Amino acid sequence: MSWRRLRGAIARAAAAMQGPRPVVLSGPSGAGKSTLLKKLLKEYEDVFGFSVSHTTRQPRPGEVNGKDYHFVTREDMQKEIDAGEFIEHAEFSGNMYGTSKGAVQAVQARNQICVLDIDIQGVKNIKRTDLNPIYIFVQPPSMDILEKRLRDRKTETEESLLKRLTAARVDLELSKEPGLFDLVIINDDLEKAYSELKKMLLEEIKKAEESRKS
Ligand SMILES: Nc1nc2c(ncn2[C@@H]2O[C@H](COP(=O)(O)OP(=O)(O)O)[C@@H](O)[C@H]2O)c(=O)[nH]1
Ligand SMILES: Nc1ncnc2c1ncn2[C@@H]1O[C@H](COP(=O)(O)OP(=O)(O)O)[C@@H](O)[C@H]1O
Repeated sequence: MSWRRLRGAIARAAAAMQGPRPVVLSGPSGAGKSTLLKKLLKEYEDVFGFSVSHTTRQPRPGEVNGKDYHFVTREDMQKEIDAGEFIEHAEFSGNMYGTSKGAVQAVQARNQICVLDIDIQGVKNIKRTDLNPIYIFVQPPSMDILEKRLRDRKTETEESLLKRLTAARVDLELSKEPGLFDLVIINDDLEKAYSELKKMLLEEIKKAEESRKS
């Protein structure tokens, strides 16, 4: 065996021994992150676990406290941040969002692969930690389609919708930074986007299923 092939084999063996990596989904509001995540969590409910973030925004109809988010006041969230309880936090569209250490630990305690849905500031902050996730950017096919999907979702006021579209333009530019994301999925046809996501996560799914058997 050549040195190159041997090195490759060693790297693959080392990666396999390390166990599955967490997964970060990022992308503009309305790109389809939650839709893709829900499909993944439904198909692989034992394999993946969602990192439940904290937010100061109001719950939407149907959202459940402790499941979709931990809905908190700015004051309470700031206290927990000051106490060092958060891995990362960011201000998005006039509200605070953040991943607590407890959110990630809760998923890891269930022996599941932790999936985080965070904005691009969160991505940059997670890069400074030792979480070592796979970074995936979900991109809408165009700004016009993004706007239509956000309007049709009927969750936003005109003001918050405009803020999200402005943030989306910035995020689409920032996402072009080389090496920031391991994969960019263009969410045009949902089934195609979902199969790209699954293909990227196949190795991690296999590792998780193997470790469950043993
Ligand atoms: N940095 C960071 N961003 C988050 C977190 N949780 C959610 N977000 C991001 O906050 C943004 C707004 O989320 P949300 O209000 O649920 O709106 P939606 O993405 O349009 O459904 C999205 O880009 C999320 O990815 C978090 O814990 N940390
Ligand atoms: N591929 C798609 N084609 C058409 N509509 C979609 C597609 N993906 C998501 N949507 C719809 O677009 C809206 C925004 O998706 P959502 O998952 O809430 O985005 P995000 O979590 O990124 O903010 C939702 O109403 C969702 O049903």
